[in-house]
Amino acid sequence: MSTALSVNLNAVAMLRNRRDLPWPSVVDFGRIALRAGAHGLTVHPRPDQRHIRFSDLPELRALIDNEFPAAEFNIEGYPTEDFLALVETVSPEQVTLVPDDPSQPTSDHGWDFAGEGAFLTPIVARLQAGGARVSLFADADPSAMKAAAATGCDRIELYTGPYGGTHADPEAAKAEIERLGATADAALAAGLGVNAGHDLTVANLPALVARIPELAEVSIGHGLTADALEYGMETSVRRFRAACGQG
Ligand SMILES: CC(=O)[C@@H](O)[C@H](O)COP(=O)(O)O
Ligand SMILES: NCC(=O)COP(=O)(O)O
Repeated sequence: MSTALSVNLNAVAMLRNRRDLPWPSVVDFGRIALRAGAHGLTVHPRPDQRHIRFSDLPELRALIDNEFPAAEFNIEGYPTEDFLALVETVSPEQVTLVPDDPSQPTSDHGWDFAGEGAFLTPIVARLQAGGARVSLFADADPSAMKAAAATGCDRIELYTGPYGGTHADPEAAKAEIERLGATADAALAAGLGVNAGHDLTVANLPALVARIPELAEVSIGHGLTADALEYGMETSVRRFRAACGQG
């Protein structure tokens, strides 16, 4: 089984929002990602719309429906009533629920399944009744996976931020991989599928996928967008030099 890649467009949207201009366009970058073979697109709209705007969602839905009908739309966020209503207007194939406070700069922890299971269970059922697969953001903690499964969710998404943070420390990276791997083992044993995301890169993905061969999907935004800038910069400088009239 190979791991599907869902490209998170939050970083593209954040760049767009620096100006009152329509570029870079999240729809155009979504199209490039899907044309290049990405399995799906991920967005994580936050209440302040600092990157993905609510108006982006129907446009991305239309992109998938009209041009890439086999692709999946994954919407992530904290399940307020506003978020759930927004999600229900665009019928994503997957919803990933994340326990984010609106003031958080980015996601930095998973659900407390023992404490918040009763809150999550009816929300999971409501989203599934609408046709979505539901994934819950989870810390690396094998002992929490039975409680995660008790919510009725389909998958967990392993929070890989602490693993991403070990990029300069191979021993710490090994320890994080083992914690993530043990959590994936427990999730699979509890009947759940396993996704992963946060601070994944070309450099740190291979070891994760090797430890968790059943990993169904990774969603990647920040590292992939940084990579795209690095590997696209040379071509862009040449294009702009040509526009300046240089030979
Ligand atoms: C749940 C998760 O790890 C990602 O959705 C991440 O939170 C992206 O959000 P930002 O782009 O706002 O950092
Ligand atoms: N679910 C994680 C995600 O969508 C992207 O996280 P990141 O690659 O931007 O850190």
